Amino acid sequence: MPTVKYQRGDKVMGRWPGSSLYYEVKVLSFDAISQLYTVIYKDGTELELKEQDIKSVTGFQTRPRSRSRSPGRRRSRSRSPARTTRRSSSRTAAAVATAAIADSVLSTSRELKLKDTLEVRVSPLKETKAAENNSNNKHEKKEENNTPIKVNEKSEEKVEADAEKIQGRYNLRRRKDDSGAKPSAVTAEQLEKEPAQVAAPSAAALSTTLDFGGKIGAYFWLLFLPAWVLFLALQVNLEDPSLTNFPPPLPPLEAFWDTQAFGFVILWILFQALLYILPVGKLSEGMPLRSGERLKYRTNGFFAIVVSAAAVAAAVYLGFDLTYIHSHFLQLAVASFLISVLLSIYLFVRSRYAASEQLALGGSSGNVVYDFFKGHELNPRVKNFDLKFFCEMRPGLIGWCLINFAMALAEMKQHGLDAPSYSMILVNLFQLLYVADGLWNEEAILTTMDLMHDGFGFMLAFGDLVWVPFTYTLQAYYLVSHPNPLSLPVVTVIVILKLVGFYIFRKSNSEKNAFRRNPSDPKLSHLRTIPTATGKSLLVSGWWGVVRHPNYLGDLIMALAWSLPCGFSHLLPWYYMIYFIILLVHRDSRDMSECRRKYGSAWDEYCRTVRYRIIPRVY
Ligand SMILES: NC(=O)c1ccc[n+]([C@@H]2O[C@H](COP(=O)([O-])OP(=O)(O)OC[C@H]3O[C@@H](n4cnc5c(N)ncnc54)[C@H](OP(=O)(O)O)[C@@H]3O)[C@@H](O)[C@H]2O)c1
Ligand SMILES: CC(C)=CCC[C@@H](C)[C@H]1CC[C@H]2C3=C(CC[C@]12C)[C@@]1(C)CC[C@H](O)C(C)(C)[C@@H]1CC3
Repeated sequence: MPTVKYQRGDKVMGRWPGSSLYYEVKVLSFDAISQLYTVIYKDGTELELKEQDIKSVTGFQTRPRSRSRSPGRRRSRSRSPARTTRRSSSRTAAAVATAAIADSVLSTSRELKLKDTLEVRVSPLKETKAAENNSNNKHEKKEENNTPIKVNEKSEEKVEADAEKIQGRYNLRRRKDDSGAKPSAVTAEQLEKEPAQVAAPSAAALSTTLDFGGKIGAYFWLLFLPAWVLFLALQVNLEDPSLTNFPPPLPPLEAFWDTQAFGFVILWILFQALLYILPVGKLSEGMPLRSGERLKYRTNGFFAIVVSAAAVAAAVYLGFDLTYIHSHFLQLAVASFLISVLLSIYLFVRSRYAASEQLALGGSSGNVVYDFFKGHELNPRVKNFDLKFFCEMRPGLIGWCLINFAMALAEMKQHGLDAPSYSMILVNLFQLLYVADGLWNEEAILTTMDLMHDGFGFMLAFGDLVWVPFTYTLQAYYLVSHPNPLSLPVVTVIVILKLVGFYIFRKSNSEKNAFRRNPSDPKLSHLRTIPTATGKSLLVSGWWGVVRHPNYLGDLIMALAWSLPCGFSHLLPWYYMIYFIILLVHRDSRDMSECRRKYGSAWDEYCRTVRYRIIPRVY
C-alpha cells in the first residue's frame, strides 16, 4: 500500500460504527478505489473504515466523560474489544457493539427515557456471555419471554434500529469478501503472534476476490450457460432425450432465428414493464444501502400476473394459438438470449460511469469479461425503474407460467385431449403456485442475496430472462411428448409432498423477512436470538433454529414434487432438481462465508447451535 496513511499490519484505533468509541484494530488492507481501510477487531470482526475513522494509537486519548453513569452502564462501557480477548475469550464484538451503540445514542440524545432504555440494555451482555459460556447446548435451555433477557431484547431492538440509522449516516462499510475467507477463525492470539500470516490480501486482491471460478470461470460460464440451454431445448423434443444422445441433431442455422418470435419477446417485456410502472400497489422500501438511503420499489407483482393472465385469456379467446410457444420454443429462447446480451452490454457500459457508492462490493475485478458476467452496479435504475428488480420478478417469472400454460395446450392439441393430463396439471399448478406466491410476497425479495449484494450483469440478466423461462419449463415441455399417466393415490402423495415443501418454504421465508423488517414484531417475541456485532440479531429458534436454511429445504421438497409427475424414464425432467441442489448448496456456502465475515463469532455461535445447513441430521 504505497501513499496511504496506515499500512497493512498497523495497530491503530478504529471507530466503532455509529459510535464515538475507538477500539484497537489491525489494518488488513486499503482499497484504493473505495478509499476504505479493512480493519479487524480483536474478536475477528472485520469492517471497512474511512481514514477519518482511524487514529493512531499514540495520539489517541480516551475521551473524558463528565456525565454521570449508572454502575451497570459503567460495567458495560469499561470493556473494549482489546480487553475482551485478554480477560474473557467469550465476549463477542456484539457486546462491544452494544456498548458502542449505547454510547452513541446517548451522545446524540440526552433524553432520560432513552438513557433508561439503554441502562436496561446492559444485562443482555451478561446473558449473552452466560449463554456463550454454556456453549454447545446452551440454547437448548429455553429463555422465557418474561425473563430479563426478553425485556432487554426489546430495548436491544430499539438500539439496533438506532444503530442501523447511525450506520447509514456514518457510511461505515462492511467488507464484501467472496473468497470464503473466514475472519472469525482469526483469533486475537493469532493477531498478536502471527501478524504476517493474518495479513489480508493486498488492496488489489481485495477488490478482486472473485467467485464463480474467477476470470477463467467467467469465460466458462459465458459460453457454457447459453450452450446448456440450447442443449436442453434440443434434447427435450427428442423421443429419447438422453445424455447418451450427445450432441443432439442440430437444426440448420436459419432455424434459430425468427423475427416474429423476437417481436413477441419484446412485446412481452414491454407489456410487463408497463404493468410495473402503473401506480398500482404498494411502494416498498428496500434494505438500507451503504449510503443509508433506502430505495423504493413498486411491489405490484401479483397485480401483474393477474392482468397478464387476463390478457392471455383474452388473446386465446380472440383466436391466438398459444401452442406457437411450443413450436417456436427455440426461437423464443434465442430472441430472449439476444435481449439479455444487449441488456448486459448496456449494464456493463453504464456501470463504468456509476458512482462508487452505487457499485456492488466485490464486483469489480478490472477484468472486462468477469465484470460483464458478474455485474457491477448494484441497483441500476432508469429514473425509478429498477432494472434488476424488474427482470428478476416479472418477464421471466410470469413468462415461466405462460410457457407452462402453452405446453398444457400443446399437450391437448398433440394428443387430442379435452383436458391436460394429471401430470401436466400438477406441474402447471405447482409452479404457478410458486410464482404467484413469490409475487404475492414480492417485498420479501428485497431481503435476498441477489437484491442486497449482487451486481446486475450477464449472470442475472441471462438467468432472469433466459434460464428461468426456458429451463424451468422443461418439465411441462417434456410432458407434451412424453406422457406419464398418474393414478389418483400417486397424485395425492405428490400433492401432499408439494404442500409440505411449500409450508416450510413460505413459513421460514416469512419468519426471516418479518424479523429483518421489524425485529421487535410481537408475533416473533417467542423466538430466541443471538445478538451480533452489527447490531442485527440472528434467529436461533423457530424455523431458523432447525437448520440454517429451512427455506432451501422447503424449496427442494417442492422441486422433488415438480419432477415426480414426469416419472423416471428420463433424467431430463429431473434436471431442475439436480441443478437446484447444486445451486442451493453453492448459495449456502456463499452465504455462510458472507455471514461469517459479517457476524464474526456470533455466526460461529449460531452454527454451533444450529448444526445442519439444509437437511436436519443429514447436511
Ligand atoms: N427457484 C430458484 O431458482 C431459486 C434460486 C435461489 C433461491 N431461491 C429461493 O429464494 C429464497 C431466498 O434465498 P437466498 O439465497 O437469497 O437466501 P435467504 O436464505 O433468503 O437469505 C440469506 C440471508 O438471511 C439472513 N439470515 C441467515 N440466517 C439467519 C438467521 N438465523 N436469522 C436471521 N437472518 C438470517 C442473512 O442475511 P442478513 O443477516 O444480512 O439479513 C443471510 O445472508 C429462498 O427461499 C430460496 O429457496 C430460489
Ligand atoms: C444463470 C444462472 C445459472 C443462475 C441465475 C440464478 C437466477 C436464475 C436465480 C437467482 C435467484 C433466484 C430467485 C428466483 C428465481 C431464480 C433466480 C433469479 C425467485 C424469484 C423465484 C420465485 C421465488 O418465490 C423467489 C423466492 C422470489 C425467488 C428468489 C430467488
